Amino acid sequence: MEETREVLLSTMEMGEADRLTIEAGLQGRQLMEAAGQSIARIILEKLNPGRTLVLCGPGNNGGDGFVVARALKENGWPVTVTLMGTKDRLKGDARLMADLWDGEIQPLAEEGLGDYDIIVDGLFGAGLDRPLEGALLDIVRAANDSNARKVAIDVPSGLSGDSGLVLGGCLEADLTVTFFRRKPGHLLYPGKALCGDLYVTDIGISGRVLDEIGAQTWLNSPAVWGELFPVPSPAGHKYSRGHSVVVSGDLAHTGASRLAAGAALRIGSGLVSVACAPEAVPAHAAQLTAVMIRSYQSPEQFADYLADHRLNAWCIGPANGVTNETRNRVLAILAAGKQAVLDADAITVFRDRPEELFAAIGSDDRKNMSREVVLTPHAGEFGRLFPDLMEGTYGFDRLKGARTAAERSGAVLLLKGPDTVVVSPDGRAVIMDDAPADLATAGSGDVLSGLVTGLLAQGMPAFEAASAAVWLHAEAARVFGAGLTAEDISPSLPTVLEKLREKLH
Ligand SMILES: NC(=O)C1=CN([C@@H]2O[C@H](COP(=O)(O)OP(=O)(O)OC[C@H]3O[C@@H](n4cnc5c(N)ncnc54)[C@H](OP(=O)(O)O)[C@@H]3O)[C@@H](O)[C@H]2O)[C@@H](O)CC1
Ligand SMILES: [K+]
Repeated sequence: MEETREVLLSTMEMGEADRLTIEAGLQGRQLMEAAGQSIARIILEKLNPGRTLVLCGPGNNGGDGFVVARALKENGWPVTVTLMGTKDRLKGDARLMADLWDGEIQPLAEEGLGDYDIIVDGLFGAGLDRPLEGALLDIVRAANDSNARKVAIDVPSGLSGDSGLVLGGCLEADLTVTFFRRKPGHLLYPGKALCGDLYVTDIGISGRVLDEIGAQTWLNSPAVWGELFPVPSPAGHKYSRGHSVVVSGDLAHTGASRLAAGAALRIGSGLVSVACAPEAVPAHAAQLTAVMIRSYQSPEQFADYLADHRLNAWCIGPANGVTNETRNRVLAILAAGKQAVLDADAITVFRDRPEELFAAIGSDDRKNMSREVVLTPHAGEFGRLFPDLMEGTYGFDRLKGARTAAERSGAVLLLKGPDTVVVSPDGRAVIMDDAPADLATAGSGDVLSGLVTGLLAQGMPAFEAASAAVWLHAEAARVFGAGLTAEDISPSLPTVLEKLREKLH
């Protein structure tokens, strides 16, 4: 596949890219000049000329601001520069760029912020290390209240490029220009919404530095998992494409398992069964055709199913009930060494004893684990297993939280949301960008669990299976468009799969 994975760089990794580039011979000021010029180019291209205010902070983000100011002025724009602190306190390249600015430098102030058509935010970028407070916060709020078009350098000031969280307050940009590669905070909410339109520019850092940096976070796309995506082989048969089992809820709660089972079948699992109590059989029988029904009365009968090695991927949780029975079934599935997707009630049922679940997954003995487990919580369910990971100073850091949770539990963590994150216990992570908001609908999560299960059944490794499922789920919703219900997702998949196959070959 010619498409390469899009790496997302943490603030530290970006600093490393900067350092390696300078080590290789480019000067820091050349990088800063390129950064500032690239922003000015985008402003000239996207915005109408107008009265422009550049807010410069005390670090290199401010240095970029001075370059933007100079470049716009050279293009005949009326530019005012304000600086936090005094010029003599600026250091290194930022000082150099401030010296190259031949106009007046005014002190940073709230007054007059409403008088401009464009505000360029060069207050803080990667160096933000504490919340915006006091007069600074007032200035950012006044900028937000103004009618000016706001352009953020690297990240809107107040936003963490690592987490997408706001530290105290944040500029609400119409347009953000970042350098070399996107950062997780550009994709994670609320960061994504605060960036406005995002542009990534080339400032002379070579892609080769990425090998050395060894970043572990990518945009979720087929470039990450396409090579492992199962494509039916002409010599194959349904038995070689795995057998998924979805555990059903009781008679009044059977729909979720059918949604999951239908998705597992659609994504290519050779066989799919719904496992249910005898009372639920008629409800399923009335609606299922290609999906089989397996009824069980007792834990022993359930254990008999688990003993069948052909039933290789299990999904449990959707509408299963927060009961001891659910808990025991989860433990039985894990003890049987099955590939497993644990969703909804299968997660909640361990809220008072998460350690029991992690031990059953095999968190202590990962090297000897012959199978993989995927947990698919939304934020609320995540908080039931990992309450401590939700309590960051600035809110729930989804990427960091999911990384720690995957490491702690030994499972692949698929943390659902508008910016769904998938993390492997070994630290690899993908972030989904631009999933249609229509997916926030009843049953949509059940379909997602079914997709992961169907891919596991076909032998796809869990991190890649979960990532692929999230991507396909979003693309199917995009294909269907407005008015989406969970029932529409699987029927929309063939178009997406067809395009994916063309791409993969
Ligand atoms: N990496 C690259 O390849 C390239 C990077 N480039 C650019 O450099 C930027 C990073 O620059 P940077 O490291 O100098 O940090 P930056 O964001 O300017 O802020 C640091 C200053 O802010 C201060 N400060 C922090 N938080 C604060 C708060 N809440 N309230 C008040 N003050 C606060 C902090 O103060 P201190 O902690 O020292 O008291 C320090 O003085 C990056 O975003 C990009 O634009 C490009 O030029 C080219 C290539
Ligand atoms: K900024």
